[in-house]
Amino acid sequence: MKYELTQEFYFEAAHTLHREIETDSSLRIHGHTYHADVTVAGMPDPASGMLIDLGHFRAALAGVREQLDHRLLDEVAGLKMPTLEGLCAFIATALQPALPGLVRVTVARRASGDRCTLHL
Ligand SMILES: Nc1nc2c(c(=O)[nH]1)N=C([C@H](O)[C@H](O)COP(=O)(O)OP(=O)(O)OP(=O)(O)O)CN2
Ligand SMILES: [Zn+2]
Repeated sequence: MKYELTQEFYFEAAHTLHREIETDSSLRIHGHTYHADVTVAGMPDPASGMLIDLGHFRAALAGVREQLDHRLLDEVAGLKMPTLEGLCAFIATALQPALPGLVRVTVARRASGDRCTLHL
C-alpha cells in the first residue's frame, strides 16, 4: 500500500519556440497559462500521519513558481528548453532536494489541451 499526495500551482509565462511547423508565430514572443501538478508518494510518518505537511509542500512549490511566473522562459537559468517537457524536468530538478518522495510532475496548458507528465 502506498499513498500519493498532489499539489497544484499555476504560472503565466512567455516564450519563443523554434519549430518545424508554424515557424513564424512560434518564434514571436507569446504567452501561456501553465498548470503544474506535483506528486509525492510513500507511507505517512506514523507520528504526524502525513507524507509531508502540506505547508512544507506548498512552500517548496512557491519557490519554483517564483522562478517561472511572469518570466520569459527563454531566459530562465537552468531551463534547457521552454517546452512542456523542459518545464517538467526543470520543476522536478528544482523540487527533488526538498521533496525526496517526488514521483511525478505534470505540466499542462489547459486552454489548448496540452499536458506532459514526467515520471521519476
Ligand atoms: N512536444 C511539444 N510540442 C510543442 C510544445 C511543447 O511544449 N511540447 N509547445 C508548443 C508551443 O508552445 C506552441 O505555442 C503551442 O503551439 P500549438 O500547439 O500549435 O498551439 P497554437 O499555437 O495553435 O495555439 P496556442 O493558443 O498558442 O496554444 C508547440 N509544440
Ligand atoms: Zn507557446
